[in-house]
Amino acid sequence: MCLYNSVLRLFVYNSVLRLFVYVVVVCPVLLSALARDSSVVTHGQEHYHTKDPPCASCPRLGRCVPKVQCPAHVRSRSYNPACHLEGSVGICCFTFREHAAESDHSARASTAISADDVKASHQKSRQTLAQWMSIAGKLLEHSARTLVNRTSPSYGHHLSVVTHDARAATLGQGGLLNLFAAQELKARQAISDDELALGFTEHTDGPFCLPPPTCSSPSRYRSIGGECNNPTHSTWGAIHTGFERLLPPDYSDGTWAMRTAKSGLPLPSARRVSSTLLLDGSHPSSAHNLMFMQFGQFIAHDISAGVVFTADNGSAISCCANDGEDLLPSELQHFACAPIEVAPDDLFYGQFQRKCINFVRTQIAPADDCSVGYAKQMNGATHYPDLSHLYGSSEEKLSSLREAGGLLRTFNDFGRELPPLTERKECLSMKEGAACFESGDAHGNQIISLTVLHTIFTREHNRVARELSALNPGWDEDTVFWETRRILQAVFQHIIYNEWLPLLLGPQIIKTFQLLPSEGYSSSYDPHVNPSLSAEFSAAAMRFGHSTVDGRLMIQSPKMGGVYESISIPEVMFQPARMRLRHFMDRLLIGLSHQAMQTVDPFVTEGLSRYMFHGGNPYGVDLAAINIQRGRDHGLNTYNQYRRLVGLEPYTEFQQFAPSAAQRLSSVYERPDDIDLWVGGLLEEPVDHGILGPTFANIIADQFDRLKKGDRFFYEHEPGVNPGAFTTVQLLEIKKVTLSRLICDNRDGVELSSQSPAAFLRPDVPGNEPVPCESPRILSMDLSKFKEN
Ligand code: HEM
Ligand SMILES: [Ca+2]
Repeated sequence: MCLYNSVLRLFVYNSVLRLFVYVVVVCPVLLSALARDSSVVTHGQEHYHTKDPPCASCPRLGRCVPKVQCPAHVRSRSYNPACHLEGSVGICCFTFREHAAESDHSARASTAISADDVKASHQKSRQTLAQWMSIAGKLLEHSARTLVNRTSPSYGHHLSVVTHDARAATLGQGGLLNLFAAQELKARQAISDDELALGFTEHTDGPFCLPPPTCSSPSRYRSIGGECNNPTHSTWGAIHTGFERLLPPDYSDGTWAMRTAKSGLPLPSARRVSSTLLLDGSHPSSAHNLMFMQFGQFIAHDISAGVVFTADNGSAISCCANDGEDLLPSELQHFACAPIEVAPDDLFYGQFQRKCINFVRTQIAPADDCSVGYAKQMNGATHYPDLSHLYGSSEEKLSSLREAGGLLRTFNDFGRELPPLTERKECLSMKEGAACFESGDAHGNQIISLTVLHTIFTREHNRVARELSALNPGWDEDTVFWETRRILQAVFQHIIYNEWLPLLLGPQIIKTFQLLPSEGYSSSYDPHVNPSLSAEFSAAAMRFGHSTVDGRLMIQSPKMGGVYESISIPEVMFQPARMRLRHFMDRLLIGLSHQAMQTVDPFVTEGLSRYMFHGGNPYGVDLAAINIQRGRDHGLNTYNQYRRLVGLEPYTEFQQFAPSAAQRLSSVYERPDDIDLWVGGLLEEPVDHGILGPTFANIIADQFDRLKKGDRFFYEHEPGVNPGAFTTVQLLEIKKVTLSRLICDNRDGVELSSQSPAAFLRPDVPGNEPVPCESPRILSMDLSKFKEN
């Protein structure tokens, strides 16, 4: 009894002391938080367990942020009390978007690397690059075996990703040089694994250093390549810079080698994962239409385009023998090869005796401060949503797309404005009548429904430019062009933040990350925020869209009384010749509005996972396998690590997944800790009133938050910070625009005369019945507000 009393007293004493420390030290402003018991907070289907009730505000220097924005919290010794955040629970963060605290940084500075080690690493790095390049150059002597044949399905893949140009190639070699230097420093034990992983190498200059761009006086217009957006970090978000990371990478050598299973054994082949887990199956969304999917790809192409290694002459590297009959022998494989192995008993490819799917790794971007470190992959697009895929990301490309009068060049097809025709080299079909179209990014022909959006935006540019020109007769053609571009970029951003993201992420996440447009100007610009895409966003989360694609496009004709044509999607990949048929574009637009999007789940149409880019072949390439392999190529961490990052419990047993997935997962992966991010993300149930599960939703919300806060030219940012700010009156006009207005104003008008007000919802959603294009329910912007006084 006595013992019992003293234990009880000790317990009470400890609890009081803990509460005292907590209230006074950890969580100084507790206010109403204690009144509510929030020790378990429900979020969608999941539970966050926090030991203590959330603070109403954070201790000194701490900021309350969503967990995904404070990677330090997943480190074991990290101290991050929970806090209230816009109706949800965040954490007090002291490192903010950094993996390591200030104290860690200063500890690192005291163990500087010796000049001898640095010198030796530079020397070794140059030797290694010369060797690699020489071997790669020799492969061209066997070009019949080492380059991809134009008739192979892999050629369509090459057309989708390649952005070969001289600048990217030079920078890519610079990226390799600095990577080799990091590898050498690691081998000499001049830097530890931890230092590498946490990015403590920033004061270690590598052998390659690119002079920073010169940013002249503040321009009213965004630069073409995205440079100089942030005057202090002039390359942030620019073309050919690296994808950043939310978590340290998982490379098996800590620098670039693709990850292995936790046991040290090889991971299951990406094709095996795809063919076991990502089956075909139709699950139409009850509300969203295919336009939602299509606009998602249009956004993705603006901001994300991994630059894949090419042969010295710019051709596509082949890592497979005889178009996939086998792997190429290792002596003929380029250093960037990571072919996907296909088992002989593969249910699909086995029929055609295919044992290999071509896969070439993404180039490495040198860091902007010349530092060495683990590999970061190169983005061939400007990271900002700035319509770089419409206007191009270089001066040369832009001038090839421009026309007199501030217009974009078009092809006048019997009175219909289409994007300019290209040489047929961008087409998979070489048939008579084949036509492919120019775009700013060279893959606007990837699927015909994407070409339609390129056409709408090209026409909108010319529509606005003509009107601005008439309103402002004193403007020269350059002013007309740049002003029009500025307006279109704003309109595009508005549609993303006002219409697309809220449906994707659901109301709670939109609120937590404050992603909705403001009433007037936004004062959210933060010069410390790096807007660059995260590898996790680009190589996994944003690829959720591949699950939303339907294997067929339904071409609808009201005049012909319903579905007029049903097209299997591989037939219209890099084959957009139907765009030249007078009725086609209107009918496809009606189809995209009426046809259901597929839900986000572990189902992917065979049009992408078996027949993509098949051309004349009975088989194509598997996009699901490619996504998984790309995640490993980019060093993405495992799914469980990102669950931790966003505040969810990791899975310890396969049985914790839904029964349908558990068995399949355990038949391919050794343990839950091996699951690839893209696969795990697709298996999650969507958040409330959203389309995605919580892991992808958080990664995407973080990205669009940074694309807003870290973009000085964001359309809503106020004149104090934004050199291209609109007047309040103009901003009001821009905020009237919806995708439905763009469709109505730029349709052919042959068959499309009415449109649902909410362009991403099906017309059978109550309140979204089509209205005539002239209806005031589809607001227009009044361009007279852009007349200069
Ligand atoms: C409509 C049919 C589509 C096709 C045929 C297609 C095809 C492809 C291909 C071939 C790649 C390159 C894969 C690689 O090598 O890593 C890719 C990448 C990607 N796709 Fe799709 N895709 C489609 C739709 C979508 C949609 C709807 C979205 C998003 C909502 C999307 C988002 C992405 C993203 C973010 C990437 C990575 C881009 C990069 O950084 O390289 N795609 N897609
Ligand atoms: Ca861009």
